[in-house]
Amino acid sequence: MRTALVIGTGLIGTSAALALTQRGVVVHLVDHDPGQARTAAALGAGTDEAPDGPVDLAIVAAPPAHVAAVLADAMRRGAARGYLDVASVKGGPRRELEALGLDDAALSRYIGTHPMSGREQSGPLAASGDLFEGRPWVLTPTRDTDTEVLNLALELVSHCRAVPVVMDADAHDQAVALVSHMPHLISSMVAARLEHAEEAAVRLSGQGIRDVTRIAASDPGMWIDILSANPGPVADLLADVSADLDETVRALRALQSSDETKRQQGTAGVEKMLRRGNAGQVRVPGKHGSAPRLYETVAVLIDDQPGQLARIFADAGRAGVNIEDVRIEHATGQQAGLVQLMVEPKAAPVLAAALRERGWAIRQ
Ligand SMILES: NC(=O)c1ccc[n+]([C@@H]2O[C@H](COP(=O)([O-])OP(=O)(O)OC[C@H]3O[C@@H](n4cnc5c(N)ncnc54)[C@H](O)[C@@H]3O)[C@@H](O)[C@H]2O)c1
Ligand SMILES: O=C(O)C(=O)C[C@]1(C(=O)O)C=C[C@@H](O)C=C1
Repeated sequence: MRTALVIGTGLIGTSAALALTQRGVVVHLVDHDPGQARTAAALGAGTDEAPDGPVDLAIVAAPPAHVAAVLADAMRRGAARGYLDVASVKGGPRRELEALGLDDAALSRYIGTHPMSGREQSGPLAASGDLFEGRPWVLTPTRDTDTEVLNLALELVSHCRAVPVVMDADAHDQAVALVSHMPHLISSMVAARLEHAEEAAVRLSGQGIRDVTRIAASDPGMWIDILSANPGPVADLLADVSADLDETVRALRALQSSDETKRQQGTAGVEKMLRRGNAGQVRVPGKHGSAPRLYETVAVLIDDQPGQLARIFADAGRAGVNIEDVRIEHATGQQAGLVQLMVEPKAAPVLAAALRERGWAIRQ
């Protein structure tokens, strides 16, 4: 691929454009708000000048409700050799495109795709060229998709260092209802409990609530589009969650009882829920979409000063330990933080001992 046209230069469009530009592809940027395309160009994602002929690949990264119309317009203009979109739902855009009356030859030049990576922030300023690295990128070719178009899509995924996953569009929508759309609503519901909560309570927020509510900060307009295109599967899953909620409320009420037998039933009910949660959580893939791995955490207390993290990483490196993942927790109102280093289980005691020897305070 030598040239690309990104239509919709927000978070996802600009991130893809940055990755392509970094790999030497000439990228043209266009947005219905020209200021967004100018910003993306200023960030080094390409040029906001129009191409002087058809490009190799047009990438539509507009909100889901606009995808089909934007694609149809680009196809009718003959803007590219191949066309794809990156919307979070796949069945709807394809059906809308078909309903817009494009012929089979035009439809064979299109492939629906979805990178399984994003952020709770929108717009080009939130973009980054490595957003998709190691993440699944779903491709939904049909029997009629032109091989050249599939190859262009695979080239894009490879330039973005993502992992291609081929799926049927409707199977994709069922899957993302489970791993993205339902969790998004649950996150919003947990965060909504904080809206009118006492400030004294909210101030105590630790890492747990931050992890559970991060995505609740996302743009509601975008998510209304996404959920409107996948309401059935998401409603079915929420109904299942609602049954679990009812059961857990009953178990907790039993725990309030003065009757010992009821309390034991309550404990069993709560424990069952927590253990089911453990069993589901270990199935979440680790980084680079690999099979899930269990890491052990070594927690280190640090002063909130520049250079502390770099020192820890250097000390871990000297001890010959590879850090697989890292999380940082800052304690409210204190000049201290807790760094959680995730490592292979057998490396955890080695790392803890090496860091202790170098004067770090290790916490359990
Ligand atoms: N945000 C995520 O985490 C995420 C992840 C994967 C895929 N997606 C999908 O990527 C697409 C873009 O999402 P985003 O997060 O980058 O949103 P965004 O709000 O950051 O960017 C969308 C851009 O599209 C532009 N736009 C709107 N209508 C347009 C039109 N008719 N023509 C041209 N441009 C138009 C907007 O001005 C904006 O700049 C959506 O389809 C979304 O479902 C989002
Ligand atoms: O990590 C986030 O902030 C996201 O919202 C990313 C996320 C997801 O649910 O995983 C959200 C929607 C997209 O369609 C794909 C990715």
